[in-house]
Amino acid sequence: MIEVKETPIEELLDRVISNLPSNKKYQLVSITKKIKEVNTLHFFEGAKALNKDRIFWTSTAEQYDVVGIGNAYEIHAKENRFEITENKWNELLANAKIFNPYQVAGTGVVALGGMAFDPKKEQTHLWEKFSPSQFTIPAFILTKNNNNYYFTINTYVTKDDHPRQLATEIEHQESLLFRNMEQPSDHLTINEKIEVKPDKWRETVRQAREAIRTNKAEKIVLAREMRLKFNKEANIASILQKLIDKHANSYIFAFEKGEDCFVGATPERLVKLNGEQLLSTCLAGTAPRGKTKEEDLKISQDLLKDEKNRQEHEFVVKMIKGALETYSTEIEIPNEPIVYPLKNLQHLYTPVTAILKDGYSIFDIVKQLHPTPALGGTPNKESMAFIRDHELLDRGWYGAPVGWLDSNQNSEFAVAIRSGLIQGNEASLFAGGGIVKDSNLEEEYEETTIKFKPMLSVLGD
Ligand SMILES: C=C(O[C@H]1C=CC=C(C(=O)O)[C@@H]1O)C(=O)O
Ligand SMILES: [Mg+2]
Repeated sequence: MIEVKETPIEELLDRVISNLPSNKKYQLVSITKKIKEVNTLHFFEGAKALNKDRIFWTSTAEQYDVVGIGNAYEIHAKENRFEITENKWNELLANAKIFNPYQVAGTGVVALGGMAFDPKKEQTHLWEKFSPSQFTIPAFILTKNNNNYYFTINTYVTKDDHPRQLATEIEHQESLLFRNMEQPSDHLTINEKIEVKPDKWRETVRQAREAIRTNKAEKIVLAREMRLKFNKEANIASILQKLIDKHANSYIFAFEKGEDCFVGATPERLVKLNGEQLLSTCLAGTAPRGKTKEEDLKISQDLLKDEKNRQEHEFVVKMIKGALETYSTEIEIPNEPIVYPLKNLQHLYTPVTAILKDGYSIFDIVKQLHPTPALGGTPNKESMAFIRDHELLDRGWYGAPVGWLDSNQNSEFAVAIRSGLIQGNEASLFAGGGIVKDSNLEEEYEETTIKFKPMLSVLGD
């Protein structure tokens, strides 16, 4: 293996500060070093000592975790959120001094964030800490990639900064971050569990089905909310640990904003970019898991043949294919879905691969893909208008893209389902289902009940 020589942080800061052009007030500096193995969740928990917002991301199918602490920079946007975020991101990269001898995905200047499902829907008090689109470039990033560990420091410097002083300050924060690395034991129990207006939800499903039967739309996804109260304040690291232990093939994430934290374990990849290699996923159509192997197999075979679920799925495949055609080549999509088994349920699944065309970015793809008919419906305009006018809840970041991107064109976004907003000793969970012309009200209700389980089962249920 090639040995990489790391330059001391003080020397790098000195280099940047003394070369800062006179017309430049400040400069983003990003320094990455390799570190020994650490438990990323213990680090996440220990980072509480800094009293800064934390972000956690892992893909349980791979050896890949990113933990972000605090913020060196934040990109907020509302109108034209994709264009504005992309412009600010490019501007940031063009002006950053990046010292990263490793160039491994998820190290260096990395932005992690998410957005509201529908920025046109009025934001309620529930999601007040979460903006319509927010990407954070954390001050400190711990990256685990293929069993290698990296630590990145992102900081702004000015001409007046003293390299030694700044380095000492950073080293002090670093020592605080790595000091208290223990996993708390947590005995959370649910004291109160309220399904928010289940009968009104059924009625909205009936109205959506009616709209579909009278050709106003073909598919409309409707979600509902469950409100919980716990015996004490929930510990996010402990929730994440349980989600990781239970959910293979999922993205486990947490975005903390003060007292509130959006947490989830979603199986749904929106898009992964590895250079120009693009991966996406069509995931829609649902059945429960069986209690025995035989029952499970029977359910999955029935799911594959079930016309209603196949229709739900087909809308997603068609849309993703169409959306990718402008931006990529060599699109490959199997003709038939397979069954994707999860802990609590199984889905119809079709993988998509393609090559991103030159001149396009992750922002073009996410903008084009969100919302897929797995979360919005078909056609997009009509289904979104129906959801905006009839759905009883503020989805906030539920059902929307969450993920990360780095300065080397690596990035991954998932669709934030199987998720909840934790607020101290309370929480709101969200679950939805695709309504089509043959939907049955009770079956859709049952389907959403199972979709609450991944979160409920780690919160004390
Ligand atoms: C909207 C959700 O799931 C979507 C993803 C997979 C299967 C779905 C379904 O079969 O209805 C939904 O479209 C949710 O989990 O809240
Ligand atoms: Mg469904």
